[in-house]
Amino acid sequence: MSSFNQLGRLVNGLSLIAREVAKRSQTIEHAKNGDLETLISSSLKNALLSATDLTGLTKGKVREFSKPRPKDSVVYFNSTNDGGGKDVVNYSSNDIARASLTSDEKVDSDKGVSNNGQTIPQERLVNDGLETECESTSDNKRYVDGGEVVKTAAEATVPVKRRRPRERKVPATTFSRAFGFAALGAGLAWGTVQESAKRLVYGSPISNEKQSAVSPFLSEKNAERLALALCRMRGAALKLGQMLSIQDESLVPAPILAALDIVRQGADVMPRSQLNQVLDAELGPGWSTKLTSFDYEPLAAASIGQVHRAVMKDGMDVAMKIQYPGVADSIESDIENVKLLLDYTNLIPKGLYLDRAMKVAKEELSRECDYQLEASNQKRFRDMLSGHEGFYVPLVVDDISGKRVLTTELISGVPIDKVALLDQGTRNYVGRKLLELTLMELFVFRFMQTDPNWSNFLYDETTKTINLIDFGAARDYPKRFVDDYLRMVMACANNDRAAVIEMSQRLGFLTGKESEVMLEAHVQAGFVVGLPFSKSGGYDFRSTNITQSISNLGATMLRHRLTPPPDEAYSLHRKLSGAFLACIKLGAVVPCRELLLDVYEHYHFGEDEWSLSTASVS
Ligand SMILES: Nc1ncnc2c1ncn2[C@@H]1O[C@H](COP(=O)(O)OP(=O)(O)OP(=O)(O)O)[C@@H](O)[C@H]1O
Repeated sequence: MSSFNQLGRLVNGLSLIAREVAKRSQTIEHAKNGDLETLISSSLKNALLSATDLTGLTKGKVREFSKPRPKDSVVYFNSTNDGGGKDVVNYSSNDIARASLTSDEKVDSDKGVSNNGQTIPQERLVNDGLETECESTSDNKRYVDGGEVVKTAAEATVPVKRRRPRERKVPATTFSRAFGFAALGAGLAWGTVQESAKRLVYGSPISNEKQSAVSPFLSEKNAERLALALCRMRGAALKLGQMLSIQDESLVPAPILAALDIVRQGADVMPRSQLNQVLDAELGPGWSTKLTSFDYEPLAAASIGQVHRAVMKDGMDVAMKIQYPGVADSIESDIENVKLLLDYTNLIPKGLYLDRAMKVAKEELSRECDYQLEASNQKRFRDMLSGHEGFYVPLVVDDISGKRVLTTELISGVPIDKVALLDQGTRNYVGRKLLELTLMELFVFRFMQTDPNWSNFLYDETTKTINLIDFGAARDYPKRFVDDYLRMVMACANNDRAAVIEMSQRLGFLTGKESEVMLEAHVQAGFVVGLPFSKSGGYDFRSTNITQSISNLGATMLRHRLTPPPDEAYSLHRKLSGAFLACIKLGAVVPCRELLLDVYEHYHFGEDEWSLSTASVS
């Protein structure tokens, strides 16, 4: 790619900033009735803050920022205080002990398991930026607690880039968010120019046909810039990043995947003042009267909200998910800004029908920001799975929940990627359960949790149960769609070309006017996905190359596709590929065909929309 092109990109990136500044000027013009002075000063302040933040941030460097861990992370509420009680603070002996440690000791002492076995990534708040660590066996043992640890030598010494999240305010206005994206765009453009210059002097890296080696945009530094900016911005963009992060290297370039893995580990953390504002606004200033204690140090900082541990008056341990301010109102503009960034990178092939995908993503994200909807989805799942051994859905605490705060029973367990360190029998069991659940959600409940993030499945070794969380992205599928989809899956499993084509047309994947090249690629992709279901006796996900084959066929399909996939397919295929990737990650051997046949034999085709199939998955 010529230097002129790179320069063009830099100009484009800078023009993103200019566009936002221009947009803001119009807003100022229109703010005739408002307090103009405040608007201007706060906008300037925001712009200045964003600019300074993002200048450091888009450099992607590890900064020596040291913030002592707050001594009063757990706040205890006095039971006699009914008027809010947030001022009544006690410290536990544990806090006092931790407060006397040095900052480094705190990091080590915090790596561990909470009372109920939940891993608490409490190394946050101590340092900023990225650092490379080697995962040691002893470190991983904390995840397995009683289970057999099985690791290859390579796994034991793989250097893992970890990020220590910072406490940083979420950019909550549309402008500050748009400015953040614009600055990121400029940072990426600058990174691309630097990489191009480096390649001119030192030559390009060995290609191996990898996109990362071909495009100077996909440099490691740029990927890191992207990850750090996403962690700072949070919200819709981070969610999109997390969705991509569970993809396979053959689908997403390696440096981007590595950066997104950093994103998957968690976002920055809201400062206490911002957190209290959300809690007061959502639950009323007396929210603390329902609790015995609240831990201000989050269990997790996710894309849309952060999760805190609290104890209720009746003694129940709960997880309170508290939404970042502004993210719900910024979905539309966040997605538009991501699209602008993607457009200017020219990395997205035409056949991806980006506009359609973005439209679906906007709808999904708006649903995910509605915690009342998530609460009702969670209760539905709890009911549906109550008789099914091996799964548990935590209780929803309505009393301390609202549109932007969701309180649920605290559960324990280790995420799927950590289960991959356990013995083969456990991995097979968890892989089987995950696939069983996926088939049951689609073909029995016709109601599916479509976010296959590995941390949404927490395996509890002591009870052999998969604890399920995060039901924001759950959706119903129409009976007619599910009928035809099951026929298509069977056709794929049975290598039935004609039926694959017929069902694909009925479902809207094909128009009927496709070229032979496209038809062949489509059918072959179907057969690849159907492979685990094609033979009885257990499919070994350790030796599969499903993702590589799909990736090769996908390139052809993107070139020759005549129609975008039906709306249902986006979330469904994300979930299905998530289930496969989880089995691959686990290296599980799963009797996929038997599980599918069991569903198929119990399935009732052509029933009315609302009646649930009586199929049972054993
Ligand atoms: N009930 C719970 N018990 C224990 N931990 C929980 C619970 N709910 C959430 N968590 C922790 O908080 C993290 C984020 O929660 P959740 O996935 O519900 O949030 P989210 O905003 O939807 O996140 P994501 O961006 O991953 O989709 C989980 O991965 C888990 O570590």
